[in-house]
Amino acid sequence: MFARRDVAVDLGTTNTLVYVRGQGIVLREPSVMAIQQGTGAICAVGAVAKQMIGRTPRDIVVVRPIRDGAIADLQTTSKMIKHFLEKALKVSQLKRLVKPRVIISVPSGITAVEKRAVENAILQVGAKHARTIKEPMAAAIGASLPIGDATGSMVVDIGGGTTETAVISLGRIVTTRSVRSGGDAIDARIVQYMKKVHNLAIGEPTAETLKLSIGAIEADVNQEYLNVRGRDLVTGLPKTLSVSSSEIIYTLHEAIDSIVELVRTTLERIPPELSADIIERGIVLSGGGTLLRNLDDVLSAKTGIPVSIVENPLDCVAIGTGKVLEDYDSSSRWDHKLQPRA
Ligand SMILES: Nc1ncnc2c1ncn2[C@@H]1O[C@H](COP(=O)(O)OP(=O)(O)OP(=O)(O)O)[C@@H](O)[C@H]1O
Repeated sequence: MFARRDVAVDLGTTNTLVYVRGQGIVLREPSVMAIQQGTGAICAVGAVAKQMIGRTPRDIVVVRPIRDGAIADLQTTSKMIKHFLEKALKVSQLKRLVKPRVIISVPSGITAVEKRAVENAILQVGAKHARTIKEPMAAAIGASLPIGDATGSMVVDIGGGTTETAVISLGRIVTTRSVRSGGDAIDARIVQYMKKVHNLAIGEPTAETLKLSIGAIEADVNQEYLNVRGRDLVTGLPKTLSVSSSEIIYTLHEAIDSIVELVRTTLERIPPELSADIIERGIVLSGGGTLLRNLDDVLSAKTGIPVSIVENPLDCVAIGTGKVLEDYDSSSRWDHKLQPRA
């Protein structure tokens, strides 16, 4: 039996994942492209393009076509989607016989115009149908939460460009909130801190390395250090500096405050019975940003609600979108009524 060439896409600000029906996730790549200025020719896409950030000659620009959860550059986004879909179909060894049906996850705060732009981008690259699912709903399905039950489930998805919350009951999103800020904003804060306090210019990839290696929301017992290289803003020369985890923690306290505030405003907007369900069942975190050390404990302490992290935070939205894809024919209105597969 041959699997239909249907495809689910988690088009993230930082990472794009492609799930092929019957096969699972077949591609994970950074949402980055390197483009030749003037001609517009594509020099590199995905992981190779990400490695070029801050290292290109003048005639090549490295771009992230999706910024803060919104499509900043539709033309480049279409090219990137085309590249990833073709690569995914090659990896999954499916022949280009039938046009695929595509489900794509989008931020819940997306406007109708942006949603149409995403669907058009998918259709432009040769899809037969393009449909969208909201990211928090996909995350809830990916986490196997009982979204069809008459009980409240709460998801917080912290991605690269957006942080989104949703309370779901009876297969529908009861309320959702989002801010266009996530892991990338944390990297930008680290860049600013290094400039202000150490007079050291570092690039976003170095800031991300600091965050991934020694970043945390609250201090652990053991202080950690990492040597970083940058440009001394006083002498103009390259310089290596040892940075401590407490410095990174200092730069991040506002990030946790904004997540706590988002959770609070979400909970304020739901009926008391659902609040009671969430206090009992807890909040589920997904997205790469939730991997920041101690974030779950601090969020739990600040809200008084149990918090847990899904098994695969970086894959959860793609897994959920993929589950909907596997049920494609029976789930024509997944934004509203969805029964997750067991
Ligand atoms: N171990 C980690 N600790 C802290 N942050 C991490 C870790 N691993 C990944 N991240 C961060 O997670 C973010 C990417 O997460 P994810 O892939 O879920 O985002 P996305 O889906 O592309 O973004 P969005 O949902 O905003 O469109 C990046 O900012 C990355 O730096």
